[in-house]
Amino acid sequence: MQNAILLVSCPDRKGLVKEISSFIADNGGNIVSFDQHIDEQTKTFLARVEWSLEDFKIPREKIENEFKKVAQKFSMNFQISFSDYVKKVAIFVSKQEHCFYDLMHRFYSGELKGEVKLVISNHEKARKTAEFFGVPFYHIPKTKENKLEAEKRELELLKEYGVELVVLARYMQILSPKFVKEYENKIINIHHSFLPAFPGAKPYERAFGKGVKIIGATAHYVTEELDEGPIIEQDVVRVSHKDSLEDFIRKGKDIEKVVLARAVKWHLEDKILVYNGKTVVFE
Ligand SMILES: Nc1nc2c(c(=O)[nH]1)N[C@@H](CN(C=O)c1ccc(C(=O)N[C@@H](CCC(=O)O)C(=O)O)cc1)CN2
Repeated sequence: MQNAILLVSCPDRKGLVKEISSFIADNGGNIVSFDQHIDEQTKTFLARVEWSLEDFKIPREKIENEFKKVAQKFSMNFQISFSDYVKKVAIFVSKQEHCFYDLMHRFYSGELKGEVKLVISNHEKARKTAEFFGVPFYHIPKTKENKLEAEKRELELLKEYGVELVVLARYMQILSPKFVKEYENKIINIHHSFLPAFPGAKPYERAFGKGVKIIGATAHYVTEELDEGPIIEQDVVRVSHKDSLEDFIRKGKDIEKVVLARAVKWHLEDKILVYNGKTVVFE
């Protein structure tokens, strides 16, 4: 299947669907899906449109420039991508391997349509798992003193491998503003709480201390502000006085894995639109 995918946001007005549909139909494309949403608060039009490239008259490499003529008329922000393109992915992990291992299996089984080009960790622990799946592993230790130097090496590797998506699978190091800027809305983190509750370190311990009745996990794009980035996916599980802290962590890990996998899948399939610090997921 060779489809083109358009993600678009702009000030809402009449006729936008017609303009987008006409651009596709007038050039011989057949629309296979057209999902839209209007944010009434900000009067923003948001859409994801997918169409078949069979019989489409405009060559792939010229579609973006051709659509610019429509976009400029309506102040559209847009992205064009292709359903048969396999994005290159890097996974960062620290000591907790459950999300990392789960993701590697989902990529290996073909459930996630991406290619894991490398694994980076500030600990050696995940090396065996990376090598089991035949993926290059780079141990880049981090301390307060060497953080910038270590990130320089990380960024070199990401460029060398042509990485387009970075997944922080319980990676416990805060990324610098420089790093985040280079991969804006292309770094997904799994935070082990139902944000905005319990941002930062040790959320399970803090939730346990508060006697909460639900715990959760949040997958979000990474921004400079810790755990404040646009939320992509969340889920929760009930807990009670009968649960120990170890039960919280055990139950939480299952939620983390599923939430992160959903977010990575939707990103790889170009189903996430970011605007005003939020997301719309055209699932
Ligand atoms: N710029 C950002 N970097 C990271 C984010 C983010 O949202 N913006 N999310 C974190 C993940 N995280 C919670 O999910 C988290 C990771 C690390 C820390 C932290 O305090 N780290 C210390 C070092 C801790 C250690 O050495 O064990 C630090 O980096 O100084 C808090 C929350 C990933 N990065």
